[in-house]
Amino acid sequence: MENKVPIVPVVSSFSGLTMPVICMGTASYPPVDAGTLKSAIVEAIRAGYRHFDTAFIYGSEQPLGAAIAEALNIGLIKSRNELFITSKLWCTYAEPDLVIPAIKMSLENLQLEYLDLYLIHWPLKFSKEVSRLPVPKEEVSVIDIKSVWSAMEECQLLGLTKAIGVSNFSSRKLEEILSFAKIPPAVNQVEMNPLWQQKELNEYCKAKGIHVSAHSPLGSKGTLWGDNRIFDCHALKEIAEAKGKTIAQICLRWVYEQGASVIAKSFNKKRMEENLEIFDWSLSVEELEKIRGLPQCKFNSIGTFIEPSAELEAQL
Ligand SMILES: NC(=O)C1=CN([C@@H]2O[C@H](COP(=O)(O)OP(=O)(O)OC[C@H]3O[C@@H](n4cnc5c(N)ncnc54)[C@H](OP(=O)(O)O)[C@@H]3O)[C@@H](O)[C@H]2O)C=CC1
Ligand SMILES: O=C[C@H](O)[C@@H](O)[C@@H](O)[C@H](O)C(=O)O
Repeated sequence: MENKVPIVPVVSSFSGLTMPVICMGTASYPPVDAGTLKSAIVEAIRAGYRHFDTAFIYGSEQPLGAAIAEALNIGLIKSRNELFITSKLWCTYAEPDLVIPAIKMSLENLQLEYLDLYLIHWPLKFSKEVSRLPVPKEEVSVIDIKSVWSAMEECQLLGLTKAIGVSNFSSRKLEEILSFAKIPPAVNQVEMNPLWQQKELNEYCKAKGIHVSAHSPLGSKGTLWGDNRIFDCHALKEIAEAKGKTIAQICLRWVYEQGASVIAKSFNKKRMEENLEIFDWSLSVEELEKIRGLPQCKFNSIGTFIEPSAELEAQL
């Protein structure tokens, strides 16, 4: 099958790496069982997805690995190289000595030799195994970014991943990394959708050559922290109706037109296919203007999984 998803270059990888701009998310809240997850991923590969987003904390690395093995087995793909796999360093391992063991654990879960992209999941470090949610604030501190980034660089130099980046980082934290990085972050994966547009961060990243990947582009409907605000948004509904598209497609197209890539999660075959149909039409200037004026609200923040701490927030 011809793949119609555009690709973007991943700068700062050594190998002319490219990344498909639509990625299938694998986090689900509440979590689904491994068999369901594996089948959904095989279905997504069949539908044309070639980029998958996982993380140690999601528990989805093993089912993703099993799905890749099955896709190879049944001939949906000929080689693992046809896929782009992103995973993330969880906060419990955000210490220089733990980074390489952590990526090796992820690779073992995935049954892969290398990742395409490894991200620091949050600019946070947990002092011990997290025993409860929300994580007590005494167990959380801001990551020592210099030493952890150096270990991330080592992961790339060792060939454990083709590129490295971050997630949920502010421009302030990125500025810090750029001041000492030998390999600059290729990607910053952040929440981004028409109701949380990330205009300034996106402009900052563009200026620095850091690609933005948008997680929760549909407002994380169905998760602990997400809701239906996007699907209930009157202005988005009007644009969708006028264009004969769905609200989801309007959101995903909007993200794409901001120069970012899209990480949407759907385990439903019809919606997986729908979410790929965003490349043969565009939003008009008036529609973009209307979206620009939408009131903003953040869905996913550290407050959803750690105890509130103004002191910590002020350092991020
Ligand atoms: N780096 C980070 O900190 C974070 C990363 N992520 C990553 O991003 C991915 C996506 O973000 P997520 O928060 O899951 O939220 P999304 O914004 O992708 O929303 C997912 C929800 O939207 C539904 N949905 C998907 N497509 C459609 C459609 N066309 N029409 C209507 N409903 C639709 C899904 O249901 P259904 O499956 O039934 O279609 C699901 O309930 C995650 O899976 C994860 O990989 C997410 C949060 C934080
Ligand atoms: O336990 C912690 C939370 O689930 C946290 O992992 C999510 O908010 C998240 O960043 C994600 O990537 O989905």
